[in-house]
Amino acid sequence: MTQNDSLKNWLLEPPKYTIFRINKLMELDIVNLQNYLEEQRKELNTNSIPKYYFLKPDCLVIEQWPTTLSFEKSKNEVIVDPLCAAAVLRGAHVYAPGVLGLPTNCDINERIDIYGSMDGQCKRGHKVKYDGNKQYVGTGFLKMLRYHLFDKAVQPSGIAIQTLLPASRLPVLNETIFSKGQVLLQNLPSIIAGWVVNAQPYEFILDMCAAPGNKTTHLAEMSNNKAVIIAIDKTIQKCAKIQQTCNKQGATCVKAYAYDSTKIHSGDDNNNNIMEPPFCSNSFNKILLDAPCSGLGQRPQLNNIISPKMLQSYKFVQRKLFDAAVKILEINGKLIYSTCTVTVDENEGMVAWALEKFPCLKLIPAEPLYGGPGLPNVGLSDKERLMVQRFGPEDDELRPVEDIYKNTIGFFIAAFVKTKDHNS
Ligand SMILES: C[S@@+](CC[C@H](N)C(=O)[O-])C[C@H]1O[C@@H](n2cnc3c(N)ncnc32)[C@H](O)[C@@H]1O
Repeated sequence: MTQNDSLKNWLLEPPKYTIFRINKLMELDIVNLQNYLEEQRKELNTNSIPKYYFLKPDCLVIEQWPTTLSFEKSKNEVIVDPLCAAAVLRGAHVYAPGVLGLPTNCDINERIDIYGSMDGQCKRGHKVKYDGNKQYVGTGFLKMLRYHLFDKAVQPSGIAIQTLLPASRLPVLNETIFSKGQVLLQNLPSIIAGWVVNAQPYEFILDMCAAPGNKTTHLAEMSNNKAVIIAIDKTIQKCAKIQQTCNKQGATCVKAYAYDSTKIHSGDDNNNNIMEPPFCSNSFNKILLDAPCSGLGQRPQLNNIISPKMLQSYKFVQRKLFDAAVKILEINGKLIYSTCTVTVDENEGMVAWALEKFPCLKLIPAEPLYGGPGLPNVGLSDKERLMVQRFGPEDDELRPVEDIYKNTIGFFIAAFVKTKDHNS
């Protein structure tokens, strides 16, 4: 198998663990999880609940149901779109807009097998058994019939199938089992990006591409709401989403602005307004650039429809954002760059480009280092490869990776320090 094939296969599978980021600003009702899993255990008629544990105080890991669990094939099948199929594999219910096909002879509450349409050929409203390319993703209980889903007069919403057991055997979990704001379903490398920033009280931190605010709130929480965090995204709607996430999680030290971060450096260094964009040179102690990217690290990836032209385009906006970040980062300040993709251009390629373009930047270890090293032979020395974190299927003897950090989404993190003024 080539490296490319092994990456493709890895991307088709969901992560093996479900992760909740715990909001340390609130008390956690962990007993809710125990009770919820107990209820599920009874319904699944099995002996034990999945193992769960804290990887760190702000990171709760839940494992899969035992391999012995299985169900007989159900009488009927529902066909869902690839995005919905991917969500089911990660432990979600089926929401009405994701349903493409359902037979006419179904009854409410019957158990029904869930299939993802993999060929894009299944049309909404499909009535009979689908014979195209489909993948089994789980089984559940039917909560809506055809007329709820496909009648012209309805805008379908709500749970159409209550998932009982995904094919991945991940537990069906969502944030609603806890009180509002206590937890957030978040991919492990995204949480690690927050740990790398390591926000401390009284630091002045910029989150350049912040919506929906999942990392912003993490930074606020880890500083105990004592850092000053400026969160930017490009539209008012995205900015409102950041504010909403902050309100939900009690993050009170965040100021969100709608702004184009490629233009966030003010040409006027006498501008004394430090709280609003654009910012003058050398303003921030730390900057998180969680860049817009091709998103090819999402797992499982059941429909990849990104065009080669689109794929090529990301590095240009990433470079512009990076350039602005370097200017407004203070000397000795730390810049953390992250993406949720697997392409070299957007990851190791960006690091190599930045080190060449900005003599004021020094690569530093993106600690804590849990992911693998950067890929070899793409512009980074072994020493540099060891300083970054790549989350992917690769095995590299430079740094072995524990299963939990391997069986997650594709992601990349690099950290830099600005050692001198960017003009010098
Ligand atoms: C990977 S997402 C950020 C996710 C976010 N950091 C989180 O953890 O919740 C990238 C974000 O960059 C934003 N973005 C893209 N171009 C931008 C620009 N020029 N200025 C500011 N934000 C931008 C997108 O709107 C998108 O919300």
